[in-house]
Amino acid sequence: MMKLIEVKDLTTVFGEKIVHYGINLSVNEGEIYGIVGPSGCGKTTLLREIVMLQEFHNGSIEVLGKKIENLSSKEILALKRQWGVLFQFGALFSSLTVAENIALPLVEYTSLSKKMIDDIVRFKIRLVGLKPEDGELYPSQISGGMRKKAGLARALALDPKLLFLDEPTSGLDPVSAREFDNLILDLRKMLNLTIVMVSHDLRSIYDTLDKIAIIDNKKIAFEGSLDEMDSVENQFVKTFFKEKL
Ligand SMILES: Nc1ncnc2c1ncn2[C@@H]1O[C@H](COP(=O)(O)OP(=O)(O)OP(=O)(O)O)[C@@H](O)[C@H]1O
Repeated sequence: MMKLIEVKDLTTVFGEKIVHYGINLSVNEGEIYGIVGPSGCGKTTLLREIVMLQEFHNGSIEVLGKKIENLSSKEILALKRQWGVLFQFGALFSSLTVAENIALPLVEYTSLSKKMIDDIVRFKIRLVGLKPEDGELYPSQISGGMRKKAGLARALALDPKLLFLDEPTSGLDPVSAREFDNLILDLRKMLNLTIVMVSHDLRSIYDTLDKIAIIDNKKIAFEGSLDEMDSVENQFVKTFFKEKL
């Protein structure tokens, strides 16, 4: 199995506070890989470090065969084109329509013609289950579930190999949340994606993840399949997964 992400001995410090101390994990091609743990354990920070939005203090992170610590700006750009990110708060630009938001990475990272970009945007809108006319609406005019789909369409704009999702179902009603889970599963199959997701949505964790990493007390308390987790002696795991769904 090919490793697409490998984090080794990662340490993260903010001022006096040590957030991660010797984190190791690896994500294989085709997996939906979840990062789970108590509030404040550093899940979002880890995701931000992997996508080069946050510096770390020690250790190394390899993504798609490249060590991200020592890349030229040209290599950074080439690497960033190969992943898409959906942040927790959607992060759509409110002054742009849904279609314009989805077009942004294409405008920024490619020299495709406007006609070509419009075609790709239309395709991505359909891919995530939005209607063609939704593209004309502004983020304030659509529901939370639609905003997540629009954010997802933007993350998929450049046909990434890797998709990063930060709590994709948070803030969604249960029906929209399950719809989003199914969308993720369908897209993984259709597009051969590898997906890394931060989540604390138990249903979503059970329904979508192949592998899970639990961060607790600055370290990886567990990495493996959900079945293997049953034998783990960890207080967070015991309380969080108390409800077997
Ligand atoms: N830029 C920063 N400067 C200082 N401290 C930070 C910064 N970013 C994160 N932290 C701290 O690092 C810790 C981990 O934060 P992070 O948001 O990664 O946690 P999390 O596991 O994603 O939490 P939650 O589940 O509540 O979203 C927190 O204590 C947070 O206050």
